[in-house]
Amino acid sequence: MRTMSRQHIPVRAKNIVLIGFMGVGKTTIGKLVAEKLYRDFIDVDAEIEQRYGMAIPEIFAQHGEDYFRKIERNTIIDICNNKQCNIVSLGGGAFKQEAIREVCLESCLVLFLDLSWDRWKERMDLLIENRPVLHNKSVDEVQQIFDERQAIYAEHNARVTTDNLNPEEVADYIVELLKLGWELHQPLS
Ligand SMILES: Nc1ncnc2c1ncn2[C@@H]1O[C@H](COP(=O)(O)OP(=O)(O)O)[C@@H](O)[C@H]1O
Ligand SMILES: O=C(O)C1=C[C@@H](OP(=O)(O)O)[C@@H](O)[C@H](O)C1
Ligand SMILES: [Mg+2]
Repeated sequence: MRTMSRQHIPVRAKNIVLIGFMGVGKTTIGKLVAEKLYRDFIDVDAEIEQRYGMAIPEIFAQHGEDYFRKIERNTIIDICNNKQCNIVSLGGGAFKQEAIREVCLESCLVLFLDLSWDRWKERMDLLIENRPVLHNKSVDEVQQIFDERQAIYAEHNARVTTDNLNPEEVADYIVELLKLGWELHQPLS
């Protein structure tokens, strides 16, 4: 497939990329935003599972985290180079990689879904089974990862606070934010 130029993508045609810590709601909210805007939705983890025929925990268990990060990087670069107008939810660790931050910030509109540690903690039990990064970690160790990850999420175009909002409310807020940006013909930051 021919690689699209990353320059000069009109604001309205840019992919909308959702970043943030695991469990903040990127997959749930991304799907809702896509429905509300009649756009295609790509969940990068689901895309990897489909492309490689394995569930994410299985990839970690059989091939290790480094391999997962490599295919995560290749998948995201491929999406950024070959898709437009999509809503794209990344995995929470994707922005650890500079190459991913670069390609997303250069070609997409990056929205950071923010959730406080206190609200996130209440959700932890729901998340553990399918998130290998959380396995065999104490709450203090997870909080350390949560705190360390905030620096990588600091690179974004707009931040959306999700505390005390349900997924539908967050999605509605994002849709309004995007429409405002499109009216102004520029990404909101
Ligand atoms: N705003 C929200 N309020 C309450 N629960 C939420 C919210 N967003 C997501 N969830 C729940 O949190 C869990 C993780 O959501 P998910 O979309 O998979 O997060 P992520 O893709 O960021 O890891 C799911 O059980 C989902 O229903
Ligand atoms: O934060 C991480 O390192 C990860 C987050 C997960 O995605 P979600 O953020 O959608 O849970 C998934 O990509 C993988 O388990 C690693
Ligand atoms: Mg997800």
